[in-house]
Amino acid sequence: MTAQILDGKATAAAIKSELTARVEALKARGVQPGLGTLLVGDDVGSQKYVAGKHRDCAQVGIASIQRELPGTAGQEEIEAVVRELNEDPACTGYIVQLPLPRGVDTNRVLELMDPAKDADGLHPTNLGRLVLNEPAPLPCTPNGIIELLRRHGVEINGANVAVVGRGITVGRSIGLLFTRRTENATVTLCHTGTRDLGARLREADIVVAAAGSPHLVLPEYVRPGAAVLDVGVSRDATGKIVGDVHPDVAEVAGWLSPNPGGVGPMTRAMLLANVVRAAERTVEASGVG
Ligand SMILES: Nc1nc2c(c(=O)[nH]1)N[C@@H](CN(C=O)c1ccc(C(=O)N[C@@H](CCC(=O)O)C(=O)O)cc1)CN2
Repeated sequence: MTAQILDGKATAAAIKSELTARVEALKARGVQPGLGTLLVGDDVGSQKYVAGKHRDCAQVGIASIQRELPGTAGQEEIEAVVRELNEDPACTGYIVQLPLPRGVDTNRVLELMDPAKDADGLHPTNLGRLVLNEPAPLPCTPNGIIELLRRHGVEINGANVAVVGRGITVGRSIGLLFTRRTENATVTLCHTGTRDLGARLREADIVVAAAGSPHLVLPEYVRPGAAVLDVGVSRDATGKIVGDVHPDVAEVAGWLSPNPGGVGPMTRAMLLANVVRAAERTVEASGVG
């Protein structure tokens, strides 16, 4: 068997063209969505991701607000920029690029954000709303994964999902999305403390590998026909991306997201979707136009 490709690049392009139309409609009602980013330090990967987010904004008509601080910036300096973005009316939503430098209290920074401007869906209030099944911006990578599966016709209803990794941006929240009544899946969250990872993964119809551990998911861990999403990003000595999924998994899986070209572009598309949705909510709440 050779897996069918879960093409994140093409799917994100389709979503971006849908969003372009929604941004046009907002502009016609006098509302200009604007995405802010705060990047701290000079990590090349983070710089690349933030640049990509602003390129996407230009494509769909969202305004860009870019803030950068050196890696030596302390908690106070970072929090001052967060307060500034909270107050800036041109910035309708924003993100703080993660990870923040060592020594910075990330949770304190995230908690200081205005939840109404949280474009990443990572503010505790918004994660709480997700738990309570209330409307909230959804975490971008988890939402992108579900959208990618949905748009490729992969059955989620009733599926056994195994997630590997318990990080802030994916593993911690993805189970909340997969277990909503609309998705109706059963989720096992695996991590470095999981005994016999292979046994857990072999039970899964859908595997989400987000551990950041190169080629952790081996072909013998995958049930034939399963959908496998490769989220982890490590780099080899030449700087090339190495995912969490061993290349031979393509011979066993029914569906496979490439890395690059899979979940990454979907993460960016879902960020834009959160910004557009937040602006639409403002219009609906105020009855503008
Ligand atoms: N505040 C946040 N920080 C981080 C998040 C996040 O969702 N919010 N996720 C990751 C990084 N990330 C988004 O910020 C991200 C990662 C990868 C991509 C992407 O499009 N990757 C390309 C490959 C790019 C390359 O060649 O390096 C792909 O997969 O095709 C976009 C966004 C951690 N931080």
